[in-house]
Amino acid sequence: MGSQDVHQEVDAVAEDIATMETRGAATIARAVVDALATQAEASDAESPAAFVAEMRAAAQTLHDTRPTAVSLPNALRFVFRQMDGESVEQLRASAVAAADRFRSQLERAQDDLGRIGANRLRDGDTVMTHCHSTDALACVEAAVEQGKELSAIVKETRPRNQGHITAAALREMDVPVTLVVDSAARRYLDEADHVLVGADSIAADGSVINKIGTSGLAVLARERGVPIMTAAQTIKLHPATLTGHTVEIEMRDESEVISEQDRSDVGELEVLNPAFDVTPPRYMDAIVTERGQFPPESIVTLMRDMFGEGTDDPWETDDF
Ligand SMILES: O=P(O)(O)OC[C@H]1O[C@H](OP(=O)(O)O)[C@H](O)[C@@H]1O
Repeated sequence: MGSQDVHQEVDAVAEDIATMETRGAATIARAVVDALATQAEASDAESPAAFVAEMRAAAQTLHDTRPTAVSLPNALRFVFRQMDGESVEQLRASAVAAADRFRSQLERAQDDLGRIGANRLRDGDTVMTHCHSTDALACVEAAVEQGKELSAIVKETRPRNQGHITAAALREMDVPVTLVVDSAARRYLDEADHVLVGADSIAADGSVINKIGTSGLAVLARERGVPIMTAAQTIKLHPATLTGHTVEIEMRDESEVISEQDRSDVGELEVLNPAFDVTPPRYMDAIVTERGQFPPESIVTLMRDMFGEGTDDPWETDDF
């Protein structure tokens, strides 16, 4: 165990998330649940209180990596809400079982969401994508499995070019891909039948928080009359927005935007690198979840149903 009895695997997972070695909201959720299970299994805590303190320290370490994707705290909350017992062994077993349940629910949710999203896609359609989202790709995959022939216009998605990951995933599905730079989006929107994006968080008013550039793309899509949908499992619903909190937008290092050499050639300047932006609900046609598709403005009803009116810290439990 490392500092505060946090398992070294937890520290390693946290580091991978912070550096985006592990990325994508659903993938991050799965990684933190795996890390919590490792923490629980390896714990040599001698009392239930010590066990819970260790689990909380691990959760805090994982939580403090990236601020925007709510799937991360929602995944931690899922495990803590189901952690229960009078002894260390019972607590351990319930935490590991909760992690297992989370993993299988996550997989099922993505499959269900994919089938629902696929219903919006017709044979012969072209989709324009932004960044890399496994939820969005699940819709394409399900449509392809239904026998629909699709093609894709993939935006490269500066600064990290995550469109390349999408392009590779689509080629795996035998979907023809055209890669374009972000600023070519409007030029090629007339050739697209749908814009398909993922989400890192969805706010109670139906705003979609996703990779920087999504909001501009959504405005352009509306202007060109191309429908745009967000594919987002319900773990992307941000409970704190029910009580008026806003979603923190992660600012990343300027080295992702400009190399040190180029920067010193240019001279003094400020570089800003927000990883995400907010697309207001009026620019989004549908949010597709595993529980059906929703007009963005109605997502609040699903959120109330799932979370009630408020939530506590992810590592709060009823018993401790
Ligand atoms: O959960 P899935 O659909 O895979 O990904 C959802 C979103 O996570 C990614 O964020 P980042 O690359 O981690 O910054 C992208 O913004 C993507 O749309």
